[in-house]
Amino acid sequence: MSDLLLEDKQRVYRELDAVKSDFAARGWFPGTSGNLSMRVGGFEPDRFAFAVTASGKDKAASTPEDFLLVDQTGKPIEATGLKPSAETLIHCEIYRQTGCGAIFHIHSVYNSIVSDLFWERRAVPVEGVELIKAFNIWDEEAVIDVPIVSNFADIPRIVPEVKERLDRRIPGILLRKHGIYAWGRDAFEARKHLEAFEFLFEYVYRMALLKR
Ligand SMILES: CSC[C@@H](O)[C@@H](O)C(=O)COP(=O)(O)O
Ligand SMILES: [Zn+2]
Repeated sequence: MSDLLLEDKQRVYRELDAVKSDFAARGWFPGTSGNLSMRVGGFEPDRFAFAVTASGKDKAASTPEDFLLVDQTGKPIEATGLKPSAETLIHCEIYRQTGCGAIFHIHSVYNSIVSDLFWERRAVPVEGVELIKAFNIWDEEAVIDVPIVSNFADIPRIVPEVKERLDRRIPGILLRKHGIYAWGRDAFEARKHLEAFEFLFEYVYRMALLKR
């Protein structure tokens, strides 16, 4: 491993560890769910690598075995006994499609409910709520649709749907009755987007109840 990659790996692991502790404190990783990743530098544009959470870990704990480096196909690029997140292939596809720098996945009650409530239209509509601006969409009374894809147990089957449904304007995609993937150019932006999505999903859920 080059010195440059090693330095970047250490920086990225530190950043991911801080995000992980913060999200765990918010209750965003129930039952070991969720996964995080961040791109590491030093690769050509057509090849890339990223750090991803190891599968099945207690994400509230901080240990030396929380992350590993994988390539653009999701395979480890260093000798390790750790298994990358079971959902690594979804991260690979999102990096390929968007060129983003960080991807965060969490399960919450609100994102799970709205992903099922609006399953028939395959997207959650959000209308005119101020926090849409967190996605760099500045139109007054903007209306957005957050795409929802199937939650197949076989992760490779989800990947083509992510490819087809991903909307470059919207930095997130829902898996039905499962959770959200949110991304950004770096950890700061991915976290900002995720917080905005979770706010908007709670808003949509509560508004749907009020309107019943
Ligand atoms: C423990 S239930 C959640 C998992 O099935 C999965 O959806 C998830 O988010 C975490 O998987 P992981 O392999 O630890 O990254
Ligand atoms: Zn998940």
